[in-house]
Amino acid sequence: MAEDLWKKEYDFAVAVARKAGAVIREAGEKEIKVCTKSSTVDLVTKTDERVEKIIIGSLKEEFGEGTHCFIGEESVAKGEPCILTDKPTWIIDPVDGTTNFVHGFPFVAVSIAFAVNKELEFGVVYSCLEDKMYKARRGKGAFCDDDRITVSDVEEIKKSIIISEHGTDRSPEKVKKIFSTMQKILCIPVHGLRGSGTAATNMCLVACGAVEAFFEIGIHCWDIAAGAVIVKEAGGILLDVDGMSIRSVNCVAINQALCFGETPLLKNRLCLTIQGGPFDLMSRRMVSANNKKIADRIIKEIEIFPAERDDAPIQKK
Ligand SMILES: O=P(O)(O)O[C@@H]1[C@H](O)[C@@H](O)[C@H](O)[C@@H](O)[C@@H]1O
Ligand SMILES: [Mg+2]
Repeated sequence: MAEDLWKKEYDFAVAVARKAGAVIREAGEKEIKVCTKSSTVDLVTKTDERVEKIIIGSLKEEFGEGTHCFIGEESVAKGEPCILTDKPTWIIDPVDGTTNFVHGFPFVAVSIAFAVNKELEFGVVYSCLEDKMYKARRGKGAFCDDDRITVSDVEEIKKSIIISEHGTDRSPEKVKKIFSTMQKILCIPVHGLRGSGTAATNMCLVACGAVEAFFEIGIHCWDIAAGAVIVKEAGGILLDVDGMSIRSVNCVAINQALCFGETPLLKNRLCLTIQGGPFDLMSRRMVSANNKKIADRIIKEIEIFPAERDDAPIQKK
């Protein structure tokens, strides 16, 4: 019988995600709920680091030191490289929705993905305060616990709920673009805009059909790697918001744009439209949706701002 490749790693990832979720819940009970919120911010960093150490330690113990590579949010924050090679690689966000965790806002996820030859083989997202285990293996469907999940069949944008996040950056120029995008999408109009506070959970909500699309600029590979497999295996689509295509060329407008920079008037005359490109795990931009029609419609409204790629060379300080 053909070997069920990576089944052992997948099953172990589900078990480790559940173990990590229990540690997060316990930290919430013992360290956060008993304190005033203002005194718990530092604890969060310790919890994130502690949970990532438990996950990576368990994986190394089970599969051996040096067998696999690791990209973990906390490890990268400490200077570990964030480069996806052909080697079997775990991509881990130990506590997605860290800010939620501090505030006791009930969406906190453990996100564990596994890639080989730069292809995502499986993803596990454990929403640990809801006790919901979302999981998917490449080519084998997506599940929430033992139930098969599929994306919504809604095609009309006006019947859609779109989910997104404003991230942690509060620089005025980024906040302006983020909220201008959200305003344009809301006023298409759509049925509603939501945000759970964790990208991994948002993508699982796309996968189970609760919302039609999730997008975010500035997101990291560890936030979305597992959710990407789950959305795709639930029948959804993943795109990068990769830039402009000029629908019709207006030479005068191009010259003016080159001289004066792009203005709203010029943008219309230049008929610039943003197109979706192939999903790029490291690009810091992503749209996940139930179908291309919905994805393309919201991509048109997204105002991109620069975000350094996750796999950009580490600048020597
Ligand atoms: O709250 P944290 O975890 O620090 O950051 C959040 C999540 O990591 C991410 O998934 C979400 O999409 C992002 O906007 C938010 O900052
Ligand atoms: Mg995260």
